[in-house]
Amino acid sequence: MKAGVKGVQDLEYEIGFTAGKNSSGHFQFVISENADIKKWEYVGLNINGSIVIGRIEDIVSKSDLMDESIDYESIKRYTENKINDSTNMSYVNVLGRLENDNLVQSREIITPGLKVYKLSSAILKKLFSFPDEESLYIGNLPDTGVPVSINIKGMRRHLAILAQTGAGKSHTASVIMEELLKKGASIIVLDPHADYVFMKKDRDGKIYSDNIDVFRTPLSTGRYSRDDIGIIKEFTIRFQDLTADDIKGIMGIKDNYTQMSPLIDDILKAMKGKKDLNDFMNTAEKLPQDDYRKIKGRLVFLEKIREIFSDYTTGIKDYLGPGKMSVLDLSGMDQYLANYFSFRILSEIYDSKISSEFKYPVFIFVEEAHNFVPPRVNSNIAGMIKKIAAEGRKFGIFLTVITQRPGKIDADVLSQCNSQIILRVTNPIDQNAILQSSENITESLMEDLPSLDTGEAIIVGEIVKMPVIIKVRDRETKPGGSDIDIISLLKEARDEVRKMNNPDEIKKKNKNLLGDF
Ligand SMILES: Nc1ncnc2c1ncn2[C@@H]1O[C@H](COP(=O)(O)OP(=O)(O)OP(=O)(O)O)[C@@H](O)[C@H]1O
Repeated sequence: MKAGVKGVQDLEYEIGFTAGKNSSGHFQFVISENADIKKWEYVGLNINGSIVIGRIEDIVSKSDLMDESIDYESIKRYTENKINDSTNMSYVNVLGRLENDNLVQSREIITPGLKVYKLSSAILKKLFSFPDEESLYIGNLPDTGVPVSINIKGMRRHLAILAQTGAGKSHTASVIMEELLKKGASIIVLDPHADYVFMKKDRDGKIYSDNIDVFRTPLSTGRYSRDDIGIIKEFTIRFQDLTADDIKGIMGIKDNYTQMSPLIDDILKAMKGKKDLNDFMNTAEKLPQDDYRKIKGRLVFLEKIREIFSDYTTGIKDYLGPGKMSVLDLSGMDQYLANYFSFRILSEIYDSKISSEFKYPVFIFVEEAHNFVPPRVNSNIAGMIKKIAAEGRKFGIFLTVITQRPGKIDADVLSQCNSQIILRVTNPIDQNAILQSSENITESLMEDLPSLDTGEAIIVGEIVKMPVIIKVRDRETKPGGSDIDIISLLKEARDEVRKMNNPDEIKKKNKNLLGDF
């Protein structure tokens, strides 16, 4: 059944009539009996030729005959005699008025008795797509399957991917990385849990892209072995290339450590010519006893991490290039060493962008961002992330922060992210932090957060024309970082115990121990 009204190509068929008290921002309508419509779907009104679009926030079914006060016998009788006076009311949030396939603010008066239409897939497709060059296809509307893209231009003002653990953050980030790669983006990923180390391969284990490199420092214990991941590049540093600040950063000596900091300067001053780690250690030993004692613990630490020093410093030319994605696998590293390496990379990138040495846009993904930039912490890496959040877009550095603890990340960084992709969140403290972080997020959107399935996401902000709930598409690349398969590992453990207790096995073991004695 077609609408038979102006804009017929946009409005599919009638599903009810507006009723009661409505404003230009919200309306309610009585759903017709046969309408096939669900929460989160999109509806339209034709008001004097203007198409006003809204999203169903809630559907309530009510009955006067069978209200809360009814007794069991009565409801049984009504039901058996098929007496049913129930009405389904739908509550809609107005998203805007349609103008040239875009939404503009709607100020139309919504009177009772207006016909409400289901929006056609054709108009939904237009509303959730962008010109090809700007468009990153990341998922589909859950019920209609209409493809949904985000706009790469919206990423200029940074993006936050927020959700509780296991809701699909890394999956979503990987999908965005895949799409960005197709567009020739330069991508850097700080990856503390090795969630992205398999992206070089596709889901069948074949090479997905030659433009993805995984870097690991000799100190990363790594969540996966080198054999699992394939080619890994070493991220190393030549001691001679380090500045005094670098050395202090690696040793965890902050500017305000006034006892220790000048001692490093003294050692470097006393070192003549040669500047390798051995030379540094030997010179340190020649400090007056009292001074030496002050930094001894840090020197022991430096000795322990000796492996990161080699005769080559991994630099920006190794990890930054047009259309290239570099994943820094930080798994198994101390947080402050992870901070140091991350800071090194981000500051090199920042410098090369402000000097216009590297002209292409750089997209930086920070996983577990709450560990790098917690509130009220002034570490080098926190400072650098804040700087990129505040000024990066002017120089073409675009940030995506990913966290399961939105309440534990610097609020300024979060509020600089003008777009959010939010997956399931049930913790009220985190929900509240999300609500505070952006004006794009309304209380009614927040209500949906706990009920989202894995991989379902709310997208708001500059990357979309209007807020949308999607099912994130399948990945093209091989996933990493999925949960341990507890059931099959327990089965394996039981098999092992059974084998150990098997009399034949015990006999065999004893025979091996005792020989033919
Ligand atoms: N859109 C999706 N479609 C299919 N599977 C998905 C989707 N999103 C997530 N998953 C699956 O759900 C599981 C958890 O996803 P993911 O690792 O991305 O969650 P996470 O929020 O990053 O978790 P963590 O905080 O533990 O890293 C994975 O097995 C992943 O493959």
